[in-house]
Amino acid sequence: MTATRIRVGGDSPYDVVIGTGVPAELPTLLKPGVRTVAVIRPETLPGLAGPVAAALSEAGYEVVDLPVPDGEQAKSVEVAAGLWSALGRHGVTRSDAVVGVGGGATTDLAGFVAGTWLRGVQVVLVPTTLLAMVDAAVGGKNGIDTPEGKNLVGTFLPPAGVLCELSTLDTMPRRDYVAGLAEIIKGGFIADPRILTLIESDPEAATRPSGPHTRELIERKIQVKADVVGADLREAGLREILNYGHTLAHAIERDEHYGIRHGEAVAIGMVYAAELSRLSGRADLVGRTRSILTSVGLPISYRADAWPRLRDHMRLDKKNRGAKQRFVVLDDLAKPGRLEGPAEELLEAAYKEISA
Ligand SMILES: NC(=O)c1ccc[n+]([C@@H]2O[C@H](COP(=O)([O-])OP(=O)(O)OC[C@H]3O[C@@H](n4cnc5c(N)ncnc54)[C@H](O)[C@@H]3O)[C@@H](O)[C@H]2O)c1
Ligand SMILES: O=C(O)C(=O)C[C@@H](O)[C@H](O)[C@H](O)COP(=O)(O)O
Ligand SMILES: [Zn+2]
Repeated sequence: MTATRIRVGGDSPYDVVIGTGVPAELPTLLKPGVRTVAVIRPETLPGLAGPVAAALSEAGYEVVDLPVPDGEQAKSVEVAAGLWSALGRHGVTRSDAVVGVGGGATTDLAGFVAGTWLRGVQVVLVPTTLLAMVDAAVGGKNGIDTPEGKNLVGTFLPPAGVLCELSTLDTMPRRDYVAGLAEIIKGGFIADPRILTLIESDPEAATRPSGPHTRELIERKIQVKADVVGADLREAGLREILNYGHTLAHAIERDEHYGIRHGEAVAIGMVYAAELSRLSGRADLVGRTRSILTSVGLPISYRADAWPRLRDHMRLDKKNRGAKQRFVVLDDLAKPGRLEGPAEELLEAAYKEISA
């Protein structure tokens, strides 16, 4: 099947290439003058890192292999500092490149290290999970976690390109694949309701990489993200809509010490955001939200006793301005709005609706 290219606009436009056999295109994405390419990939992940390194070596680049811990534990200042040292030891200069191969945690880390090394070197991302293809690797937002919370340190660095090798999805554990569906469903609620109807038509098929609508779902969600970040890379306003469900989600991830999948936390966070929308007199999409998430096996509730801690964690959300807590809500389907400075009673009432 031929590759699809989705253009992400803005000051530094780039392509997201979706298909099979796409790692071969990697050398064509690098700007002229590159000598060394540092490949950051999870140490435990077999698969794509090999073909990526091979494609680079065959094209004549010096490849530096930089394995990192798997998953969210890699998004730490200690791991980033280890990578900065390695880039220094290998003499990676401003005309060289970083390539990140892996799930969203790895692409976030690779983007952050590329964005901070020498104040920014080019990065190409090769996402290997559904979530990273449809969300994390696209859009130039990267980051690491600190003890105070999720993604609190990071940069905006548009990649030079993103390569989505669809065959790599076949090896994904089901739980991680389904977690990626949460971000696709988010895209349906904030911008593209056709995503919702495709999933609702056959939820079981949506949980399989071989499902009849998989490619359309992936391309539609990437298009949603491309449209938004192409217009507002640095989250001056519009880009906040991509954070739908994330205010509570990030608090839950921290509460779970990152033992819950990001997509699972986003699923619960979307039910909370839907409740906030309903209880503040906006759209009532609670039933549809619960139903579509449940149909693919995503969680929709969280522990009642966690509220005081979650409330506290949400105070460090990046959308807040001073003491004013801000949420993305839905004025209507595909019409996101903002809830600014909500009463504490409203926040707690919405949580009561989703707690178990
Ligand atoms: N920067 C952004 O815009 C953005 C957007 C969404 C999410 N994120 C971040 O992305 C991260 C979540 O990403 P994720 O869900 O990909 O998690 P992840 O990176 O932790 O990967 C999940 C698991 O899947 C494994 N894996 C990866 N590819 C595989 C494959 N092809 N086959 C088998 N196993 C594979 C990984 O090794 C890992 O154990 C979070 O840190 C989240 O904050 C960032
Ligand atoms: O790209 C964005 O912007 C998003 O908000 C997408 C989210 O899915 C993603 O999880 C992002 O990393 C959250 O960003 P943050 O600024 O809230 O840390
Ligand atoms: Zn997310």
